[in-house]
Amino acid sequence: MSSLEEPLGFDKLPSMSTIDRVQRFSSSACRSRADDAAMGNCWIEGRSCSTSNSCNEDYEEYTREAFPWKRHTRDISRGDSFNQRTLSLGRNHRVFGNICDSWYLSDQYESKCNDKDITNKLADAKDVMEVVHNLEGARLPVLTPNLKGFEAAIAAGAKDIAVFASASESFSKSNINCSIEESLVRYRAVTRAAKELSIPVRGYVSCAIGCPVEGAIPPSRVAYVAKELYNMGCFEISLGDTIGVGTPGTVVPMLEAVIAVVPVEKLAVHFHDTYGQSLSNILVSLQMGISIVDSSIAGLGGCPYAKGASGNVATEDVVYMLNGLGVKTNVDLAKLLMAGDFISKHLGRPSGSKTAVALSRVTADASKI
Ligand SMILES: CC(C)(COP(=O)([O-])OP(=O)([O-])OC[C@H]1O[C@@H](n2cnc3c(N)ncnc32)[C@H](O)[C@@H]1OP(=O)([O-])[O-])[C@@H](O)C(=O)NCCC(=O)NCCSC(=O)C[C@@](C)(O)CC(=O)[O-]
Repeated sequence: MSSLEEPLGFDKLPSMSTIDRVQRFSSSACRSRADDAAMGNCWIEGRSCSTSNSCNEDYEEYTREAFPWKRHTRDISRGDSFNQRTLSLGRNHRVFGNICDSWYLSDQYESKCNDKDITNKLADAKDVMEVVHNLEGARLPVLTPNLKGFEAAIAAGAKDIAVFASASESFSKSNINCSIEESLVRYRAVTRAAKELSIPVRGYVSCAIGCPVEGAIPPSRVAYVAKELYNMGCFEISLGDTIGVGTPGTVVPMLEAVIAVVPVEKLAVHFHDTYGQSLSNILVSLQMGISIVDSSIAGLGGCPYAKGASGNVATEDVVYMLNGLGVKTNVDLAKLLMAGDFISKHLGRPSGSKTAVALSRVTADASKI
């Protein structure tokens, strides 16, 4: 097995030398809800209300909306008292989170996939494009490693493209068989060609925290690659913790370095959940002003060149957390659960979403009442 295929050893995990930075950061980020209310500054779904009383009513109404299944479970995600420590996402934090699902399903698509053959046939990217390319309202960036892949994607009907460089030389070599610099040369050709066709290009930086071979990746290198992708014309840069080793202690310095060179509103975070750290990493990213989160339904995904790394953080878990924070996503969690259940059944594997597993139990228990 190549070293890229061995599960990560503890000796390779990125160091946690930034704990003080996180303490400084988080001390200003969390205020008790009482403080918030006292300051007449109570955020529920971006609405500020004048006094803690009206917040109470709003809060009750909000939780009924956001947690329809609440009647079966005591709401523990936000606590039911105002001295509950709340996370302040900052006064002007965009209370609208954008979710970029790395595995796309919707009810229209689901109806097409009821036919077993189509589901089985989704192995080839061209076939996937055939089924999904005209899904209304969906943006479906197609990963292309070079100009040849770009041309094939356009020929298959792609309207959004994604290029993926790495902050690790080793991963760049194993994943796209070239150095970081060579990949940037390739992607400048792709972004030029895309610009001529007015095709938007999303950029990914893989191994933004750690690499199976090189261990911790310097934030300055992540910032360099992100800046190069942004300067060549990528409309958004997704920072990928490809092997899922990141913690808030390593995510904060990486984001600080990247935000210094790329506008924060152009950045997305992309966490694989190998060590179960994704939601805390997303939380600290939100606090730093990030509002675009990559995830995948039922926690699907993973990268063939990062063996041992699990799929992305489950979309259902991200939406559940954002609902609990009062961050609007306009994602229908009930439909999301259906989509996750559908694809998990088709793939014959349990969902990687804790929210989906928990709610399926709650719903099952409720149906017995
Ligand atoms: C980039 C290559 C092709 C270089 O592979 P290579 O072997 O260096 O390519 P080559 O230029 O030497 O060509 C070899 C053959 O491949 C053909 N070829 C050349 N390019 C293409 C193409 N685009 N599509 C189809 N065929 C292609 C080319 O035409 C030639 O065919 P031949 O002449 O021998 O018949 C290969 O390394 C590759 O496909 N890499 C991509 C692997 C991959 O899909 N990785 C997972 C992506 S997801 C990810 O990276 C993580 C991310 C983005 O999700 C975020 C995160 O979590 O970090």
